[in-house]
Amino acid sequence: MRNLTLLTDLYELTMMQGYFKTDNNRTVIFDAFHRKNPCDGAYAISCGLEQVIDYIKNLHFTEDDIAYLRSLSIFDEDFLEYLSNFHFTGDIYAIPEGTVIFPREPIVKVIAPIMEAQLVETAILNIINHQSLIATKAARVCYAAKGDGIMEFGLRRAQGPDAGIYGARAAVIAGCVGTSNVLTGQMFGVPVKGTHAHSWIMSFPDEYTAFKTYADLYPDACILLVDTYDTLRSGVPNAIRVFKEMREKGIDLKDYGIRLDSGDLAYLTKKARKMLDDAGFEDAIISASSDLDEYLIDSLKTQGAAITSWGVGTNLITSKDNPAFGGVYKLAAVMGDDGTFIPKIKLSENSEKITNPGNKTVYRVYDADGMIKADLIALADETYDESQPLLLFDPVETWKKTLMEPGEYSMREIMVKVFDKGECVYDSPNVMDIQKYCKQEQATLWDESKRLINPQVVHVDLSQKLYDLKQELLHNYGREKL
Ligand SMILES: Nc1ncnc2c1ncn2[C@@H]1O[C@H](COP(=O)(O)OP(=O)(O)OP(=O)(O)O)[C@@H](O)[C@H]1O
Ligand SMILES: O=P(O)(O)OC[C@H]1O[C@H](OP(=O)(O)OP(=O)(O)O)[C@H](O)[C@@H]1O
Ligand SMILES: O=C(O)c1cccnc1
Repeated sequence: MRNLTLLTDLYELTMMQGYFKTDNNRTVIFDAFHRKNPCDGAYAISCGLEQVIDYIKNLHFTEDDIAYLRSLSIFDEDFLEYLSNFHFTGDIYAIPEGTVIFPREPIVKVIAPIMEAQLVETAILNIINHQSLIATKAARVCYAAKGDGIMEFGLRRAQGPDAGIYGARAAVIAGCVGTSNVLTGQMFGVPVKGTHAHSWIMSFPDEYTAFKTYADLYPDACILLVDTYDTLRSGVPNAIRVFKEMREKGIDLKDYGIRLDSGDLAYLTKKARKMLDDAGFEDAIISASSDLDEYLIDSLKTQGAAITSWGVGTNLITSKDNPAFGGVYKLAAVMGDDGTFIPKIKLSENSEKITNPGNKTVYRVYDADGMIKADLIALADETYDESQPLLLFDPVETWKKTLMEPGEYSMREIMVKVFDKGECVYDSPNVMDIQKYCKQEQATLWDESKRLINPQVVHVDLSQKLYDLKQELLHNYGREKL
């Protein structure tokens, strides 16, 4: 396990020293949440919790870390001494990986002495922001492919090794059938898949010999790249010749077909499909790659492209059109002298940016068909009884109300406890199990909320108690010290 303890912004450490020097190590609550879904979508996919857990478990300052901090001439010896014995002692709650999430709901909630809670801000955001971004992008790409397999091919264009490794993990969680990234395969037990490059074809004297040699070596996974010279006049005919020879040799062709990586993918794949079908290879896979994203896949589907498998690299692994998730980490409460939490609020000219105060949790509200109706951010000590009516109201346009009668709805608290007094109390599922869960999660979203452009927003409401608390703090602002 890597030691990422110094993976923090300097200001976390200078604030930490400030809390230490002023003897102010009160227990606080911080929420990590996002304000806007990537790509103007109506949802996001939470991802990265396993890496947050590993980070917290392994949080300690080594002698080298202390020596480096000493060399900065910012930190006093008494504080460095404290750091050398540091470990995390707090509680953490989180929304499990693969869950559909919406803006403003806490994805991770840290309850800890402020020196600890402040230190972990940067790494938690770094991990959750990256993986949730790529998982959300991958969910959109998979949605556009309408059940066809998406292979994640982005490692070579990811922003460095970590983005490649954990981006591929997130992509598989959100629905990709596999990745070309072998290290991700080894680390997380996810399927690794691939075809071959143009260099393979170009290294042989002719295309046919290249295909035949590949087919002899890999008869059970034989996808031939047909666009190196002339897709319809040489690539596809040569591939058909090789498939015929394989069949004549008695090879049972299963995972076989062609890949196109350039040209008009709709036109060429339709032509190639006809050529393959006419030659008796109706089950041959037609795979396509070439700067694809969810919008191009959607367009190619509309054009009737005969593509059954998609390789998606750059635009997915970098989330190129929306390169940041924008998750933030905000203080929600500070423990008072009497041992109870004092809710805190961050004001803003922009009402969207006013934070939700207090110790909170998140409930998902489903309709009678098990589809998501809305989410409800509530105070952590609130309880709900499904045998009672449930009144949901918009926290801004409060006159917009929905009363749900018993039987018309069900509820599920989506935050779980991950650390209890510094001890991890949560077992991260393996990635393929998270993928299954994520698929079920996406199935609870209406198509109207999954569509790529102008999707229907899913409401995130506040409980009456949380709404009242927020109003009280807002009204007190200016009248007394908050
Ligand atoms: N039918 C289509 N409709 C919309 N976009 C398409 C269609 N066919 C291909 N594209 C996309 O158009 C872009 C074409 O890229 P580009 O201009 O680089 O050419 P190319 O065909 O990939 O050629 P080369 O790799 O030889 O440079 C790619 O993003 C590809 O996915
Ligand atoms: O287009 P992307 O979505 O990023 O998908 C990955 C791309 O990477 C490869 O091309 P590259 O030119 O790197 O290698 P090649 O010579 O094997 O085609 C592959 O052929 C895809 O085009
Ligand atoms: O296996 C492939 O076809 C592949 C792998 C990485 C990038 N592009 C394609």
